[in-house]
Amino acid sequence: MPYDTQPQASHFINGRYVEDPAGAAIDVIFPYTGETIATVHAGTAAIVDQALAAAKAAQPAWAAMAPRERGRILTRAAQIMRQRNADLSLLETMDTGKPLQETLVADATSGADALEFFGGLAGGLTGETMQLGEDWVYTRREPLGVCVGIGAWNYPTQIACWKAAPALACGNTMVFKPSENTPLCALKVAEILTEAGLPDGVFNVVQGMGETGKALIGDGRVAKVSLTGSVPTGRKVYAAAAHDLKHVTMELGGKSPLIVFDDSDMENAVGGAILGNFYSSGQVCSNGTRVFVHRSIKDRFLVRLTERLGDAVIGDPRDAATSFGPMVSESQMDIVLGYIDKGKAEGARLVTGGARLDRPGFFVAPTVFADVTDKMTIARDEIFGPVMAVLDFEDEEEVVARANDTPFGLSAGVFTRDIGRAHRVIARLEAGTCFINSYNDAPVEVPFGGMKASGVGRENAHAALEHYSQIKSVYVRMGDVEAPY
Ligand SMILES: NC(=O)C1=CN([C@@H]2O[C@H](COP(=O)(O)OP(=O)(O)OC[C@H]3O[C@@H](n4cnc5c(N)ncnc54)[C@H](O)[C@@H]3O)[C@@H](O)[C@H]2O)C=CC1
Repeated sequence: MPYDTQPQASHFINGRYVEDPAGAAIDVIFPYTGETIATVHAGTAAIVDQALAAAKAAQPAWAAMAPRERGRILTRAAQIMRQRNADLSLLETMDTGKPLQETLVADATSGADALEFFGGLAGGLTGETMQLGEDWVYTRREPLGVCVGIGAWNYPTQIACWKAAPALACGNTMVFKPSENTPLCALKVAEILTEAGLPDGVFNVVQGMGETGKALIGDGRVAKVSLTGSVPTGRKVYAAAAHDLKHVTMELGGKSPLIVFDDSDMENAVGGAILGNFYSSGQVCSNGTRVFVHRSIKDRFLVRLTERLGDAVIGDPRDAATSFGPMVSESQMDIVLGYIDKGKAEGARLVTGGARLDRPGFFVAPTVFADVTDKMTIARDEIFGPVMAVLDFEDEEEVVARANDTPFGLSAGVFTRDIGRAHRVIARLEAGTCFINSYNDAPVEVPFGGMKASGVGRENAHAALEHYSQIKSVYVRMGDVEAPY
């Protein structure tokens, strides 16, 4: 039985659905038809207070629970999430417009992976001991307290779980605010965690826009903020968190380079460029949207790319055959179309696409520009849509310098059959999440995050535990204290 698109209520606080109709109404639009499929209300000051109070009250007992027991609850939630993957994926598709083909494998499944992974690690959270002569020191890995998670709209379930799983494993509690564009699936994550035995108040969901996010992060009860969003929002959130010296994780935007050398396997390189530009209609932070192709193979690359893009099945994202869906919203579509116009105006050569598709819904055709130069707007700004910029290069030294010439540093990819060159080039690229002969793989075992303006901290892997816990060191003197007086 698929889920209703209209949730029982807007927020999930202290183990139950909560409504406050005084909050501004937020319509949830199905991007394929433009229809309103649900309406939720933004969290009012009272809702924000209720959620933070619940998270604060629940935290000591949650932290005191045996870590293995905390982990067992997360693992149970992962199992429920997998059992309901079909329904969760359909809801995610309705919320985001992403094809079911994608949501079935990359959203609730990735969320379940994170819950399972950190559920498994919880029991192994340990400190260190050090012997210093007769004296010794031990360290305790302690939770931070109440964490606030703030999400973007491209991977709502995944983002909620990537933040909640390590936070909860470490003994923190969380208030999560989904993107106002995609508010539905985080509520399901909360429902499932509760069903799995999570104590009330440990994971709460509050809807709202930037203002609600601001109210959450400005509150003195909050110890840490983890944001997935754009760089401009990241600057504001980081600055607000700095006031009380709160911990932060910032997963922000990018304009990542994907370098295709002349000895690459052409089919794999084209496949990588497709995955790194058109998956989720290009709404992926780590996308390799500056595709540097060696001049000697550029024409062949563009021919093959265009042929393969012709095989994209564009249509109803609920249809299992569809491989390319609409943008999340009309406004995001308009932003992307604006960038396409800039590309044309600044003299890039349009190879394919370049317009809105003549059909209902927020569809932008898969678009490729060639002969793009480093200074063009489409080579500098994050577009967050299905727009690939192909740039030519001649040699390794030049392409490394140009690839690094950006304030962003989220991802980078290299295609080459020369394994020595692959490692050498990757070592010189200023990016946190890199790929050799592949693109955009994001298993939970691997640290994910950016360098430079693309972020602070890492999600997933053991690395995430460092960002949701703090170390207390305890010096133990075995002999007498020798004071000078
Ligand atoms: N590095 C990563 O892991 C990822 C990064 N992104 C980035 O996210 C962006 C697209 O997502 P959007 O939702 O448009 O980003 P956005 O930056 O507009 O919003 C992100 C979230 O922040 C909230 N927010 C906005 N202003 C705020 C404020 N002053 N205080 C607190 N919260 C505030 C929004 O309501 C939303 O929930 C892209 O730039 C993309 O690259 C997206 C996915 C993954």
